[in-house]
Amino acid sequence: MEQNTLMKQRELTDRLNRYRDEYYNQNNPSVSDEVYDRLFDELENLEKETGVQMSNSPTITVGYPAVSKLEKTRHPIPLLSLEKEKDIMELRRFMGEQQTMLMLKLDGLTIKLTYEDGELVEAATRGDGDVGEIVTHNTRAISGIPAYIQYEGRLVVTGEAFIRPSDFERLKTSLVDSNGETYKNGRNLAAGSVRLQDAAVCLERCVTFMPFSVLEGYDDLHRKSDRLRELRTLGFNPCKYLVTKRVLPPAEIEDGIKQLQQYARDADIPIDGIVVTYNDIDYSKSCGRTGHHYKDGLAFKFEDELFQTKLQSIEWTPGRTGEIAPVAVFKPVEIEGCAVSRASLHNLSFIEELELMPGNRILVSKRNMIIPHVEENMNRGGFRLDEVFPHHCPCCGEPTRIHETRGRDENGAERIIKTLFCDNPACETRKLKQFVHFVSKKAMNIEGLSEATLEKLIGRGWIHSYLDLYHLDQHRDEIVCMDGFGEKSWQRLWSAIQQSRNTTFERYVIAMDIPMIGNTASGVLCREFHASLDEFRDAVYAGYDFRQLPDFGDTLHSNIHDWFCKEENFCIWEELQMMMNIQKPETVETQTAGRDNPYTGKTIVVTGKVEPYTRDEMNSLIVSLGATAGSSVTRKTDYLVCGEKAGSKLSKARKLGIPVLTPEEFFRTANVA
Ligand SMILES: NC(=O)c1ccc[n+]([C@@H]2O[C@H](COP(=O)([O-])OP(=O)(O)OC[C@H]3O[C@@H](n4cnc5c(N)ncnc54)[C@H](O)[C@@H]3O)[C@@H](O)[C@H]2O)c1
Ligand SMILES: [Zn+2]
Repeated sequence: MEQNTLMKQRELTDRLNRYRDEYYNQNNPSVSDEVYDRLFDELENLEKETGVQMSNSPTITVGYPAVSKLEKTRHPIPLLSLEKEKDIMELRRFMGEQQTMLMLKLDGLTIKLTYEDGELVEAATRGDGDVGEIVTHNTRAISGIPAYIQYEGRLVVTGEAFIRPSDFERLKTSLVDSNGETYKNGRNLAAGSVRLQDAAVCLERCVTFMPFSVLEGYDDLHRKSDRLRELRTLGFNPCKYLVTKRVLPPAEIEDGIKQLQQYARDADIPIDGIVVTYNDIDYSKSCGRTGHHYKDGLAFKFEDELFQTKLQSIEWTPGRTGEIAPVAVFKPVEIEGCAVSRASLHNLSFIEELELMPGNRILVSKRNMIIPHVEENMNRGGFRLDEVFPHHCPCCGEPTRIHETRGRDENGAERIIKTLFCDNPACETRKLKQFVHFVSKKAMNIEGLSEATLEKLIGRGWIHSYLDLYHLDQHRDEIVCMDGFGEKSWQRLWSAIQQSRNTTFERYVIAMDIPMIGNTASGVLCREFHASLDEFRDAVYAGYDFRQLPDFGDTLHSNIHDWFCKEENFCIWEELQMMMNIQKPETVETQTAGRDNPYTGKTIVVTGKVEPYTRDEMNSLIVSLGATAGSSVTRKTDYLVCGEKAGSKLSKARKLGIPVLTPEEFFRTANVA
């Protein structure tokens, strides 16, 4: 047990050190600060438990040794970090009877400026607290650093170099780091900018310096706030602070913190907390230090957005492509007033990277305040991917398969992504999801046909293929008697199904679910093949090279050909079309819509040849008049337009007494030249 804990502790130390290197040297962290801080706390607890501390532990060292080409300098007085606190009562306890300063905790890179007899002789970063990098060459590119001051002798000032939030918003879209990646936050950009070799480039980054402490100088002043105030007379713009005049109750401390937060927002200053520090310098010195921080101050970090909970299980559900999506099911946590208990785990690679197994303690966040996201696993170790995913489809029981594709992670780096698949085309859940897609808004748009209803209809054995949807009236009587259904619901459903028959090239192609063909691709195909499904199909069989179309690559090209190669796909493509009126794109509509015509709201059926129009074109013309294009003559038909070689539709219309128009009559009365 002890051995295990020690091993975990060593692993955690190494991991945190890797994160520190990414953060301090590469300015490109792979985890959020909240995750880092949680792991840091975890390590601190382990160290307490085992009584062991590694010499490179982040709990007893500061920053990280710098590996840049910049020249190094030693700090005679070490520049340390701050202890973190989130509990206001602890803050109250820390402040005690002492006079304290509440200051903005500026979120940037710490810089130390050394002046000798009024001249700036060195600017250095904090580095690992003992050795920093010399960045004097960049000081003229940073606003707020005087080169000459009215001060005799030695003055050493520490402060933060940062980028204002409004500047970061502007810069973040146009700038990339040395790996070609965009900056995640202003702190990383500020740190990257201050440590640049070239001051001209640094200048474009709008970095600002604000002092927060006088390290050497003003020996006659015994309060930190007095020394800081004096810096104003030298040309500095010191960090904003409040000084406590008496012992404050927690509520008033909170007020002070809120006031400072508001100030930072108004003044466009990036902060990641509030610093609380004793104002009396002698008392501060008497507090001592650890390897990590001085004990005269605390960093009050704002409530973080991570929630710790326990992963109970991973749910696996096949989607319509056969990909089986993993979902984390965890003990509910309350995030912004909602109980959250599920989060997508995306794919096998995501699970593998977090080494996730049921029973692990995990950290969950809500990214962009909406989507729950598993950020970290606090119980790594002993992970075996093989033991985590189902080897048989949880729905149909067929063997699953791991599929590997090249993709990009959230940092834009290329890597292999593993996903789990069920290849059984008859897999029930998969089939259900295909129907859900088919009836969805961007496909056939059958309003009100929910997943739950589809599930019932499939379960009763009434729909096997898309075509069956259009013959659902065969089961009308049974459907009306179904739980939660009735005559009205049936009427609504059936009319939505009928409505969906007036559709477009794009919708039809999307409904067919050719992998990766969505709105954009189907739009391109529509233009290329003049909104004609037949022209598109003929092109496929003539071996058309889809790679010549904008944004169509090898994958899309072969997806289309592979899809049409399958007999069952081709059958549905042809058969379903007979049920549809494919409307022409908007252009026809805008030409004719709005003109006076007697056909608005009527149902018109066309039969026979109407030169020079195809049936599709006639139907879209009818739709553009505000009428419905019917496919067969019924009592509801208002007009039959009868071209050459008319067949049974004409005789049926005569029998029902429906007005029959010649194409010429129709065009004239519809005001179409
Ligand atoms: N995401 C990651 O991978 C990763 C890795 C390492 C560190 N970090 C982040 O960095 C933090 C550790 O960095 P740190 O050691 O610089 O600590 P810190 O940034 O949390 O706080 C200490 C520093 O704050 C600065 N500071 C700003 N305003 C100040 C003020 N008014 N008075 C005094 N000091 C002020 C000082 O430079 C001080 O050294 C972690 O808590 C974590 O949030 C993140
Ligand atoms: Zn299956």
